[in-house]
Amino acid sequence: MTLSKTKLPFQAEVAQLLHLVTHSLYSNKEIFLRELISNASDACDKLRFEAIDQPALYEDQPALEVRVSFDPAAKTLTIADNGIGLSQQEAIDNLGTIAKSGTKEFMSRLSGDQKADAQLIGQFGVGFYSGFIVADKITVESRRAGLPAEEGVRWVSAGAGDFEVDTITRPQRGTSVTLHLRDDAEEYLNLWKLKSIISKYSDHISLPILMEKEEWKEGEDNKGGRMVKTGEWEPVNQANALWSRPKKDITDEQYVEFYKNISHDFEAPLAWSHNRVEGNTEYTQLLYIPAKAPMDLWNREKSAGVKLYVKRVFIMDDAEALLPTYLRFVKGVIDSADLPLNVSRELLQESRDVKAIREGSTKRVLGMLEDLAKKQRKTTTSSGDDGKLDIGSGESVPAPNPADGVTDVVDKNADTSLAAEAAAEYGDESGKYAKFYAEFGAVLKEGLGEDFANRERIAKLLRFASSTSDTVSVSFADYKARMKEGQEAIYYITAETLAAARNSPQLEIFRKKGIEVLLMTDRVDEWALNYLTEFEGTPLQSVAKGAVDLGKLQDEAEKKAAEEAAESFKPMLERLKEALKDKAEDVRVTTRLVDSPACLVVQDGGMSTQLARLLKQAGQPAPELKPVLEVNAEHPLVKKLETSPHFEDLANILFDQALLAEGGLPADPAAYVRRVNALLV
Ligand SMILES: Nc1ncnc2c1ncn2[C@@H]1O[C@H](COP(=O)(O)OP(=O)(O)OP(=O)(O)O)[C@@H](O)[C@H]1O
Repeated sequence: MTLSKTKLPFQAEVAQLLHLVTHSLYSNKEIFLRELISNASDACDKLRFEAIDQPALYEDQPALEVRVSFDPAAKTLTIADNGIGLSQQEAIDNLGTIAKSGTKEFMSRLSGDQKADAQLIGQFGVGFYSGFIVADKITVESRRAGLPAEEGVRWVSAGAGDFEVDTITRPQRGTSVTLHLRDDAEEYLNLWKLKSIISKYSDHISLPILMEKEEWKEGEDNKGGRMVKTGEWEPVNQANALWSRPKKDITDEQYVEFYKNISHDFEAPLAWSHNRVEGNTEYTQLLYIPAKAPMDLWNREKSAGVKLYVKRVFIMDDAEALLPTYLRFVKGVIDSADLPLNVSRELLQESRDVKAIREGSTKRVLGMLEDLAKKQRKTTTSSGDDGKLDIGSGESVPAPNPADGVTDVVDKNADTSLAAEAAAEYGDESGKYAKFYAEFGAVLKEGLGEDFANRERIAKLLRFASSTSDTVSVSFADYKARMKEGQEAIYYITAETLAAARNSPQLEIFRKKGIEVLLMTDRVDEWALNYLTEFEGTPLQSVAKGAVDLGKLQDEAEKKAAEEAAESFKPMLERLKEALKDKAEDVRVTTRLVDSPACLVVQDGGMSTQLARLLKQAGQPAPELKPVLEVNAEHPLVKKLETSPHFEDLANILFDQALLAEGGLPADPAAYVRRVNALLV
């Protein structure tokens, strides 16, 4: 295809983003170089991958590299690669639009506050467009590998509303991005400056980044000397994949930089773990726990954060088979020594090696979290924690039981199980684990339903608010340690908000008796807890399900009084059942209420009204549930029923109020209002 010079508009979001990039990222402008080198390196990775099946794509240049050069006279800086290149159509598509999921939401969250926006943009990743932080014009020239020289493309834009594309002849494969620097960005026309930025941000890039050597030339006739280019290119980065280097040779800064590079996050990660695993399945893993949740965390289809390499060759981004979905927040790299280079996504799903990697990596991540939870205590008393987990000093960790093909490095790790116990033992108010939990706790809970093998470990990592603790810091183990004598269950309630949970009528008897109840307000709680019926031998019991059974916590006198009340209330119950037969499955007398006249419960094992409501809101089929109405026979309003001439109205009000108290809405709100008003006048 040949294209005559054409002007095209940017997608609206790009134009908006560009405006922001130039205004908000100014204080951190040098990141443009990291982004452009990272794109160049990705392009080389892509070529290497496509060339596995089509070696001809290498043409006569099998050595992949990135060259950075500058021209002080023209005030330009050029980043050139001999990677996969762009076809004309690809240049139009990729450099004029943003194809990322979550773009709309991202745009809508921008506030106009530069600092906050810079943070958001950092998380979103501006990639190529970051060039406009320092350039008032960018020229991209490219030819895709495999296409003839005449099908090159030139893309030019001043970063305003549009860009121009044109056909060029370009013998060399790959892409060169030339930045026409703004006057205030001339500092980048300096070899030392560029070298220092490259070693800061891009040392770990696995291909050589070359710059032209300069040397000092004395001036003639006593005139001052100057640096001149020699025509010889030399690598300015270490050019070996960071994860393949020995741990002892990698500094924390390098780990953090690598994270920022692969995640496009501005913030340092909370923790990382770097290991080489040997045994039946050999691989290197470098996994990070971010400090901040991305915007699309809730999308379970969102791309995973782990890149797959095979023997240092990049294979794919977002390799979802490498970690379970509930760990989709983890970023990092897994480099397998066993998988074939031409492995496809489908093949990954079935591979035994991948299964072993997935199990090993899952355990490693859980181990990191356990360590964070354990360290939580320590870090509140000591300072200077740098986020790095001490993961043992050995270079490589042998698999404990290679015979079963599953390499379990985590259990080899000296203090992992200790960590788990300590994590369960200590509550945490602040610090890294609390930070992690606030961002990702709800996602972690999905693991209860998704990862049966690790359910116990996940359960130990969970934290909740409770009727006696405002912060989300109570673990099941904390709860158990505080259980009353004679208490046989871990009690919890699910509700839409903390306030609704805390004030729920179902809690009254527990409060009266001083029994702690866990308050669960994440949407996922109800679903996740279906998969956790007990914690270390103690059953979990929803206080809004089934008849209240306080077991040994209820004394004989109370039991007797309750039975008598139920007996004498029987005729009234019959009348209530009749009046509410369309709404309530049953009506019974309860001992769980102290101050409220009535509440709704569901049958044991049934879906809670809260979950049914959530499903309905989400447009999913939910069974038509009829809850059980439980009444407090001691309450004046209930006592009044007996003699009231408005029995029918009162009965309905009782039911609808119980529904309101738990965050629901009467089926016929107008009828409810009418009934209340009739009683008020
Ligand atoms: N040097 C290059 N060679 C080939 N294609 C490139 C190059 N630079 C950019 N591209 C193409 O342009 C697209 C957009 O680049 P951009 O940096 O904006 O986003 P990205 O790299 O996809 O995302 P992110 O930077 O957030 O990882 C890339 O996906 C790639 O297809």
